[in-house]
Amino acid sequence: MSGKLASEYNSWKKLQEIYDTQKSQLVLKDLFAQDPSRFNTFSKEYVSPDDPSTTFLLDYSKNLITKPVLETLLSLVKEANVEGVRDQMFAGEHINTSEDRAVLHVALRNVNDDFKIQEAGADEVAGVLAHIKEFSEAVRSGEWKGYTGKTITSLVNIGIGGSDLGPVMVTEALKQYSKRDLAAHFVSNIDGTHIAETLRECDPETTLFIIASKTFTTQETITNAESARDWFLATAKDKAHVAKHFVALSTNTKAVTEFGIAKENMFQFWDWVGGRYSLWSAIGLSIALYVGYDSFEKLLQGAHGMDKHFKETPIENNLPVILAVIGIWYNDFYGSQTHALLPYDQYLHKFADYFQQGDMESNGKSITKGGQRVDYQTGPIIWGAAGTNGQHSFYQLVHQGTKLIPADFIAPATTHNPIAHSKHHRILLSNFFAQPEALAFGKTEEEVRAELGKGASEATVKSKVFEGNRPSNSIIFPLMTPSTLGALIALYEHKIFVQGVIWGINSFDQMGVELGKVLAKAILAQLESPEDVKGHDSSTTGLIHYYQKYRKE
Ligand SMILES: O=P(O)(O)OC[C@H]1O[C@@H](O)[C@@H](O)[C@@H](O)[C@@H]1O
Repeated sequence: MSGKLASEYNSWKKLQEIYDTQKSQLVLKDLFAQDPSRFNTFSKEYVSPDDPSTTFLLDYSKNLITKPVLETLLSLVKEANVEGVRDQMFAGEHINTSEDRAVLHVALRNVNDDFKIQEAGADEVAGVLAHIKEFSEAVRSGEWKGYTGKTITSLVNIGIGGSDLGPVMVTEALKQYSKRDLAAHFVSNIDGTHIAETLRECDPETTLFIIASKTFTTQETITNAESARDWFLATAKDKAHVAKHFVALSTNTKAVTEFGIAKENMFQFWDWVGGRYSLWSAIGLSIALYVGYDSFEKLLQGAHGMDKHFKETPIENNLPVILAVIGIWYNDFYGSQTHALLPYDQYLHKFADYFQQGDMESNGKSITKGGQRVDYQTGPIIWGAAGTNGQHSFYQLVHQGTKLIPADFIAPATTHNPIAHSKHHRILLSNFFAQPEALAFGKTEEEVRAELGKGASEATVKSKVFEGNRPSNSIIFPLMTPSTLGALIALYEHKIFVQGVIWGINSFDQMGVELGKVLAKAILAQLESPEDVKGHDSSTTGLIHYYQKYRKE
């Protein structure tokens, strides 16, 4: 950390100057016309250093950049000492300064021991992985039995935030690798509807509950877990049976034991695993159970390859760095407020949801590590949807609205479901190729006029013009596999890291989630009767009073 605001860097000032003076020249149509090798210049193929079959192409040529712009963006990386902080992270230094913690999700997937990490607990990773392997294999093979001797057929992961979103996203993405005889359910919301509807699909004799909570104090998770235990015991009766149906993923041994889960059914992790970076840890147990340990291991290997790439590749060829600085260009100079993640892969339909937490909880900060208020924008709003669905809903705004929305298009070249001789997939991909092209190059007034002929009104002509010059990245990979998914997730994790370092913020705490929790606790104690409702503004008081008119119990 340099202790400076990003806006104080010389390269930041230079970028502002470039933006102010050259913005009108940064027109994709012209840039492509001027340079026939633009695609070669601004695209890179990633090949995992560990496994050549884990590969993808990143095309960033449809961005509003030139070589000098990119060079200046990269000099920002140097000035902010991103490489130094990166190396501190890999070495286990406590870069999460507000909580005085290391940030070591890379240690969870350090499969070949390539990184020498000293932090306490890093030497226990292999043991926990062995525990996950043993347990997941016992459940999947049917060796692990429920209290009446039946095989487990339903998993219910109870967790929220980082203890839910990663497993949800990955189990969806790798569905093709599941045995299909084990159903995976995820309960996160405190709304009783979530657990009630889930339990309707489960049988207490064949259900395994995975209570996933780093702290094991999260109100939603503990309340849901208690209700799940009540539901289970209503049939099983004997508390001794809990051991066959409840396991815990946590750093808090004491709270887990108090809940009644046996120590041998607890899968440990460590305070240096951030919730939103925890799918690689014991939090990934539901993934290993659902897709098998081998696939889980490949996911880790895929991420590890990207870790090595990030750690060892010079910044001009470093893919997370490139994505990060391009994002900063739009976020901080073009004034883009959002960034869309648009996977053309149904298996990735939770990808944007996952990185809403990954990115927004990491970089949604306005105070630097040194305690200063930033005078620039930090983390973007992340959103998106899978496949062509978005085209029939929000793409109108992306193409012709008043906002500049940088987007990442992500797609597999081949599909696990080549039905109708891959006809579906070809149509899907034709859209994946067409959308970035349409966004970048648009449609001119002349083209519209030629198309409509003389009789068309001016308003109709104008409404059919696509201004174009809307930027995007495209990522294409051979097939959605565990290792490719691992690499893609790690790519975005490190992108978020680089941006956080440049903005000077701590990407690894989440103070902003606390205030609402505290207020909710105070209000919970006041819900009984109108006389109890004290200390609020008139709006909050009015809302609670309205609720009290209808509350039943
Ligand atoms: O895993 P636990 O401790 O239940 O936390 C679950 C989630 O809680 C939220 O408040 C956030 O802090 C998230 O980062 C975290 O993933």
